Amino acid sequence: MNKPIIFIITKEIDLYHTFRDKIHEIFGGEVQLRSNHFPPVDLEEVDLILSSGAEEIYRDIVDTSKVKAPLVVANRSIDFNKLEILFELPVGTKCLLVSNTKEVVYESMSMLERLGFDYLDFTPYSPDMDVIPDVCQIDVAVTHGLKDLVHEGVQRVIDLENRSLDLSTLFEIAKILKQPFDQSRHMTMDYVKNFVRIGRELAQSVQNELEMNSYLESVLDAAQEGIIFINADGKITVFNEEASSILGLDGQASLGKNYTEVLRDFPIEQVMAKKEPFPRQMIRFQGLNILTTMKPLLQDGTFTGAVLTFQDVTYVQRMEQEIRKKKLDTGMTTKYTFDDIIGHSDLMRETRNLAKKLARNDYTVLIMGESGTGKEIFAQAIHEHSSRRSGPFVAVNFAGITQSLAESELFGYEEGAFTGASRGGKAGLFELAQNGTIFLDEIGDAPLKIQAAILRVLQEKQVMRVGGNKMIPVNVRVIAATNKPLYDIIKEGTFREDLYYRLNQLPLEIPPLRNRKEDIQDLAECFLQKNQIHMRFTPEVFDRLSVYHWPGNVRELEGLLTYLSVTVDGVEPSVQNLPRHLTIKNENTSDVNKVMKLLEQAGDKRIFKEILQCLSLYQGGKSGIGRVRLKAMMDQPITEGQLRTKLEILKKCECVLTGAKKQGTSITEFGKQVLTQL
Ligand SMILES: Nc1ncnc2c1ncn2[C@@H]1O[C@H](COP(=O)(O)OP(=O)(O)OP(=O)(O)O)[C@@H](O)[C@H]1O
Repeated sequence: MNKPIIFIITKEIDLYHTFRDKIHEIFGGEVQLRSNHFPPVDLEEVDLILSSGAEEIYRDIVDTSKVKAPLVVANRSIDFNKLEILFELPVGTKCLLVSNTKEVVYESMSMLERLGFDYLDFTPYSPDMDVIPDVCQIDVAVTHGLKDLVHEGVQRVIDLENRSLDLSTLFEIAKILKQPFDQSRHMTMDYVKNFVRIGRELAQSVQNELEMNSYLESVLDAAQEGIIFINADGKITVFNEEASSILGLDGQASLGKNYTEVLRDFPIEQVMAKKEPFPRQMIRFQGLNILTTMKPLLQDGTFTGAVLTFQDVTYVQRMEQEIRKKKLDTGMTTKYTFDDIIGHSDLMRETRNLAKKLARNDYTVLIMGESGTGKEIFAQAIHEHSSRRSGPFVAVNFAGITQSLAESELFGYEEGAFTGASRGGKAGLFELAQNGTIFLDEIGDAPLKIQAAILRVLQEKQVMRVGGNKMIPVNVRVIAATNKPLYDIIKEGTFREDLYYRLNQLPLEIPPLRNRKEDIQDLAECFLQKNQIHMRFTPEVFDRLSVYHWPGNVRELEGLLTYLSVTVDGVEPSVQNLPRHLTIKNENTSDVNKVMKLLEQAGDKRIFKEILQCLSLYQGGKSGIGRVRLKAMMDQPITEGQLRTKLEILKKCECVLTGAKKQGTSITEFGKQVLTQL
């Protein structure tokens, strides 16, 4: 018996292939196939016509008068594997459904809607329709194997591929051709299998979502901040444990309630109405100080609610204390802020203001000033005033440090780098100062090799431990200090010029105490108070202190106060209680102005001037000049006795030196300074 012939009519050849494959799968080699895509076809011999569309389609393609065979219009199934892509589209996605005829596209649309995709917004399109859709309004085009018909402007295309023949059509073909339909059981199984798989996947994804939700819940509950989420309708949907504990409210009971019922004191309205963030601010909630931030949440530009995060400020303060304590434990902390830097003189005010400006950025600061002027406390205050304040402040002093010690201290070392190196190696000070500030004190004393290494760190922002082979990135601000004029030591060849320029990005000069004598009283009072020393100074004592030249600056002043607190009985030290160098030796000498005043009080200034002039003229000689000779050199009349007295005064003021025996009198450097003012 001849095998029955099926004539398959489709518009596209691809669809013919889809049908052909299905028929072969079901009927194997028991049927023969013909196609309108492979003419000629002898219609007389055809046993069944299978058309992909309604009669009109097939009438266009074949001469119906010659057709005797029965016609089956294919019902088309859908491939569930392909449908999964549609599950990913969000609700309301605008889909252009594209097919080759109006009938097919409407039929596809109705099938997709029946399958449950009615939450997608479908616009049907086929070339035989009059209306051309506006592709700007379309998110995605969906088609069954007809990608070529999709408009160019559509960004995304989902091809569900050609729909194959459904079970009822295959069954009808089997019936007409009297073919056994053994595969039907397998096919139904396949359909059911697909449903089972999709169902299982859905269950799994629900399970995943549940797991994810519970995971997120634990994360939110572990957070150290109160977190509340309010949806677009104003309902509270998240209320973490910390929020409950800070606000003293039952979080679970608050869920689902409107925020106006629960969180009256929070200015949430602003975020909900204006959909604008509410910057970090302190608010009062039932007697608590709450630091809060509120932000609107937008998903694909749609407002979905607001999230509130907040902290009880007492907690924040506690944290800050903890950090401070930790820093204290490691010794990497600061004691001083700008408020602790005493002195209301103009010079000090200017210096403090400048230092505050320098603190605000990350450039290297070079602090210059005599010993004891307060360079280190300025460095600490700059750190405390900078954005690095919660990071460490690590100080290293180069005075008298050897090269190898400086190297291992600054950069650390790896285990076994040298004899005596600790097991496991050791981090260097640059590493320890990570995210903070390193203070390189007395940088002028740093050995040359260390200077080169510091320059490298400043440029490359990474260090290598001694004996190590990998670079460690460091984020550290450098503040260096020196009491030596670096430029002089550059000339001597003991300081690198390139390092000087690298350090000197922001120079800061701390004035010596002798140039800001107004600060002495402030400093003295502050020091006495800090050390609970009950002592007050008479104007005479202050007078003495203000003419002294303070080579040791504030440190020397502190030392003096300690000395007086130990040696003086009673609370009011007199001038006699001051150490000798403050009274006798330097009496009124170091301050030119003071000496000028003194000379004025001691008689005619012009005589002092002429004496000093004569002495300076005679300066060329090896020894001093005798009184007789000096008197002879002078134009102004003066007795020997008067000259002796004047010389005594000048000597007390350290303007002249007189030899013990017969060396005569000579002018001092200070005397020359005084002479310029006379
Ligand atoms: N303006 C100030 N207010 C309060 N205390 C000060 C002030 N200036 C200096 N001191 C005190 O003087 C002492 C010396 O200060 P500091 O160590 O900062 O000086 P320094 O310039 O770094 O000295 P050196 O160059 O010797 O290292 C410290 O005890 C500091 O507290």
